Amino acid sequence: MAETSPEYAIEVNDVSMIFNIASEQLNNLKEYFIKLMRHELFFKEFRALDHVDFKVSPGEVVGLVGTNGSGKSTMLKCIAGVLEPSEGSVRVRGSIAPLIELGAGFDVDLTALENIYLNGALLGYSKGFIDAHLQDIIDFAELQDFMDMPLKNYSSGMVARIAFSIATVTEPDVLIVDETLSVGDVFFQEKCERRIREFIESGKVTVLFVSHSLEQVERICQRAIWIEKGVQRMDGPVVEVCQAYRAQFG
Ligand SMILES: Nc1ncnc2c1ncn2[C@@H]1O[C@H](COP(=O)(O)OP(=O)(O)OP(=O)(O)O)[C@@H](O)[C@H]1O
Repeated sequence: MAETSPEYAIEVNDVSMIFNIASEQLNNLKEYFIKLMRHELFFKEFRALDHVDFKVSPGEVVGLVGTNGSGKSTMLKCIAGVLEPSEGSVRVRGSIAPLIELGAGFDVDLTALENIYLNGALLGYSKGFIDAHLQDIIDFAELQDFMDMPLKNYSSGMVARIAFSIATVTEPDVLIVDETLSVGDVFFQEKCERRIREFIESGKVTVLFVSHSLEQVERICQRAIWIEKGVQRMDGPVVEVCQAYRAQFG
């Protein structure tokens, strides 16, 4: 077991994530079961993360960069506790607002209002807390007139608005932001970025941020970690890391 230290908000200790993927393509479920019964189904191991190791201090704002399929979302999911690493360990201190897969905890048959209570409960808020902050949540999402509509009739951007609004109604200790914000329109994206900035400026919130926009990473983060094909390539000041990343792929 790796040593942990209370001075860090996030500790990623030598994390590897191994997925088992089918070694050949199967066209349907029947083919899958026949192969399974005949013991002809083989899997190969795929390392989505390979010995990734970094620590984040409280109040630090860190960007994760890397090309498609490099393991950034997998890393965030391990930190958020959605996935358990195959090897190594992750430790987060304090409350965490994971803005990943926005709306994953929603029930599309329920109304937006019901989903606010449902999702709030999943985030650990009490009913009294949600009652007290309901208007703030609705106002930030700017969806007052759509509260009684079932979520299945919402657009993906509207779902993202509600989900972001609930998750950030209170200042978390650790904020994890995936690219999911990109489904919102440009005005809402700017509004989200402003709220994230307010958290950052408070100096108390630790932020881990994934974006394909290097400009956005440079604008928001102080430090960046570059993960490429599951391997940690670089960890350092944001300008240096983005420069090296651009030099390789730009
Ligand atoms: N549940 C899973 N089972 C098998 N493979 C998976 C699973 N989840 C992710 N992967 C694989 O792990 C790799 C890393 O995926 P991940 O989504 O973390 O990349 P990413 O860096 O976030 O990519 P992008 O920039 O495209 O969002 C990919 O090759 C992906 O196919």
